[in-house]
Amino acid sequence: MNNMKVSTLNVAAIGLGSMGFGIAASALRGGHKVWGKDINPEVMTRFVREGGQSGSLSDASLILDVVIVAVLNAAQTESVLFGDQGIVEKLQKGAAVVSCATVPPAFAKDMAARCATFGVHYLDAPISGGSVKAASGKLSIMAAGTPEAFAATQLVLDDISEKVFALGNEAGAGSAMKAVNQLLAGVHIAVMAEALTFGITQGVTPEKFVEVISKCAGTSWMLENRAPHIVAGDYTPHSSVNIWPKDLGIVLDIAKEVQFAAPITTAALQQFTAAAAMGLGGDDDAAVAKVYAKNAGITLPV
Ligand SMILES: NC(=O)C1=CN([C@@H]2O[C@H](COP(=O)(O)OP(=O)(O)OC[C@H]3O[C@@H](n4cnc5c(N)ncnc54)[C@H](O)[C@@H]3O)[C@@H](O)[C@H]2O)C=CC1
Ligand SMILES: O=C(O)C(=O)[C@@H](O)CO
Repeated sequence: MNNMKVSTLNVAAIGLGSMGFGIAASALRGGHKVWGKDINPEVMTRFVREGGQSGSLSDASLILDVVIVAVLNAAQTESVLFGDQGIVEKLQKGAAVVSCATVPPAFAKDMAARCATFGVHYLDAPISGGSVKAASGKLSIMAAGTPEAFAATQLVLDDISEKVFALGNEAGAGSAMKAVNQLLAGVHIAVMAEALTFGITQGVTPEKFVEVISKCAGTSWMLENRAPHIVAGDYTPHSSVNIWPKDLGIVLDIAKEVQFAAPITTAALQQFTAAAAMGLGGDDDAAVAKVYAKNAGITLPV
């Protein structure tokens, strides 16, 4: 790290989607100089309007302290770290990667080991809280890595999160905890959609469902966060349907490795897979309700 003693750092944020944009904007508000990178030119324009930098991360004069990666999945993460234009080999020894995408624990371990060969710290740092908490710098982070990785990233973590759970010295432990969260989160979204559409068959409107159930024992964070999207008929993706075959796939893959049966997760995955097959993969994950609506012949708000 080039500036251990100063309170602002040179930060790169790669992947400026639903989560990465808010994370990068929160780091900017923390006073850091932040270079954004995304393959989507529209988000780059928006990021520069927020005060972010758009220059090349390959510029030899650019000395980055921290690189936050918030792309979609493991393949994209590996590509931005070690692909043709991979960032890791361009970093100075002591710089750190904060890896936020939801990935398998073994992948996180492997990335940490490969970063270490370049003298680069790797924080396994999957996130929770959705796009709203990303934008307000209030994420929960399930982090694991060496003490040096935590120390190198502390200032940035402070600006992007409400709570950092330090889950151990070895990368992979953060991603394992995130898989546990995703099991619940995916099941909760699917079961919210099941209950909301079941309600319609019983004369309970989606509006009344949200009003009443959000104050009763059947509620969940996901119900309160996603059911309003169905009421509004607004499927602008804050978290897309396509995230779930990935995340519940991770859960089921690692469960299989230890012969753990997860039948409720399997059922939820089927519903997200059906939603993707209906062409809804890019829509907000609340669109899983459309699978139930189609099967039951009921109409959702538009
Ligand atoms: N959306 C949500 O509510 C949450 C998402 N997550 C996880 O966070 C990660 C990011 O999710 P989202 O922001 O929703 O995804 P997203 O699809 O909205 O954003 C990913 C961004 O990465 C960019 N990208 C892809 N390849 C790239 C490359 N080679 N170089 C630069 N940019 C590249 C895409 O253009 C896109 O803007 C995922 O792993 C997701 O599972 C975790 C918690 C909540
Ligand atoms: O916030 C989380 O935790 C989530 O994983 C979701 O919002 C799903 O993308």
